[in-house]
Amino acid sequence: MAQALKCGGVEAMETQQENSMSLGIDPHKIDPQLLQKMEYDALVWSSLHGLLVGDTNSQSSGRVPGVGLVHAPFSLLPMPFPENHWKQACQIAPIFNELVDRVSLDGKFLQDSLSRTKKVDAFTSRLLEIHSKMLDANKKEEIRLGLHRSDYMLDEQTKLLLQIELNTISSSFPGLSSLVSELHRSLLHQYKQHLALNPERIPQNNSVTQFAEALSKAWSEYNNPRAVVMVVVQTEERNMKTLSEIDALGELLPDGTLVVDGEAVAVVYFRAGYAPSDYPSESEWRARLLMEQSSAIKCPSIAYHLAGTKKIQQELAKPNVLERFLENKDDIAKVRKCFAGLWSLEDSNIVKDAIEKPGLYVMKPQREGGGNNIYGDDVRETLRRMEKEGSDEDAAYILMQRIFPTLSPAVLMRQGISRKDHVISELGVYAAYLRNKTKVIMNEECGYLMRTKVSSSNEGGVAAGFAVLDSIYLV
Ligand SMILES: Nc1ncnc2c1ncn2[C@@H]1O[C@H](COP(=O)(O)OP(=O)(O)O)[C@@H](O)[C@H]1O
Ligand SMILES: N[C@H](CCC(=O)N[C@@H](CS)C(=O)NCCC(=O)O)C(=O)O
Ligand SMILES: [Mg+2]
Repeated sequence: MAQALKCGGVEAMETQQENSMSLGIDPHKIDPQLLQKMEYDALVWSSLHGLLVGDTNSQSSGRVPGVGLVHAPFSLLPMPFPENHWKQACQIAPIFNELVDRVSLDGKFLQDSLSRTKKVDAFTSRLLEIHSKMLDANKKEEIRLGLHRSDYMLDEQTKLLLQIELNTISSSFPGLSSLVSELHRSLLHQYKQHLALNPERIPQNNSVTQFAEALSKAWSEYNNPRAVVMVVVQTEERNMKTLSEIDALGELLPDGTLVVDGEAVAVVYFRAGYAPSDYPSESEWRARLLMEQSSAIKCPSIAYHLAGTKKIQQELAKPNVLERFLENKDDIAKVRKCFAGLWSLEDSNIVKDAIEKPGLYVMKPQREGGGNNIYGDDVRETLRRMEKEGSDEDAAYILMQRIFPTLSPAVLMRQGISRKDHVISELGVYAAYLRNKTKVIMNEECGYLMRTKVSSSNEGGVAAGFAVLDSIYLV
């Protein structure tokens, strides 16, 4: 009798399957007629179940609801993923939530860690300015909401699950990721005679429901039934607000209530505001400051936002730093176990090694949203240029060990066209944290996002057009 396994709320049925990194079938070797039928059924399923995104080829996309849509890019079959690594990623999710919360409360750590970056990176400097204004005003965020996604790659050589980054702002795709898991379960059911794969090996993925529940619980904690949840988005969206609209329509009442367009705001959920391009003028910065000064629950607060920067990721990897924020020795060990090599550019030995072997490193600015990293020979060129110029620009970057996951065969669907390729994947685990003063109301893993990209592509990023949405098949 199969025994249900609990993993942070995930039900995975235990079977005697050996622990390999393969589905047991090669998607490239499926009979062409059968493959074509599966692809067709997957596209129909996507259309009927809302696995859709705006079609950049259509003028009306993003302007008129329901017009100019296309299926989200997806992998036809789920990616095999070792169950023990899946459990590890689920179980450290609440620990990372607690870590972000503790780091966010240490204003000095945030300011000191980013002090050199502040001098050379105008965007991070503006964020720090807002943060220091809050410190000067002794502003307390008594109710704190984090909707995070911790991204990992499984290093082929060491078999270590290594964290790529921890997103604390605008963690994308909780909605679509749930749908991809359902699509794959549906396909495995429909084609069980041909594939002989067990749909139950695809973990339940309730990311959108759990994130919605966290937002609703935060709204309840704010305890004003007339107040709204406001979603901050990039331009050309409706029913939500852009930063410039908030500047124009927002005001702060004497008791700290944020009122936008005449409505009190309980929760501000940022799905923008993480990139310099979101702040084309002083208006957007005024809006960010206004929200930060208010009693509205920011998701994220400026401190949570800063706690998710790559520089902080690198500082936390330094010896004895985690011990400043976490007490439990097991928790510290679990977190440290998933840290890849992370260094500042002040580490001259590492810079020298990166110039000699640039392919073993990724160089990262303090940016989010994909497409910003430096790879391969460009790492060498950039480091050499900085050395020659002797500027402080190096403080804007971190160096990270490049992780090499196993290559797998996959069939990728984009714009209705299928493409066979060899791919690598990146598992993101969503997690929600809600705290009111000393009471932790939510601290749980909330499903996952599996992104799969052709192995030749350096960057990931579905929105950036490099990766497709995927799910996992526990092996
Ligand atoms: N250490 C690494 N090893 C291999 N690939 C990496 C590494 N760091 C980042 N990447 C690739 O670059 C992409 C973007 O990097 P990330 O740190 O997630 O920046 P962003 O915040 O812009 O998403 C990742 O999705 C992954 O595909
Ligand atoms: N349009 C904005 C996009 C927001 C965004 O890029 N978020 C980053 C973390 S900051 C992210 O999660 N990137 C992984 C998803 C990908 O692969 O494209 C939104 O959806 O709010
Ligand atoms: Mg990322």
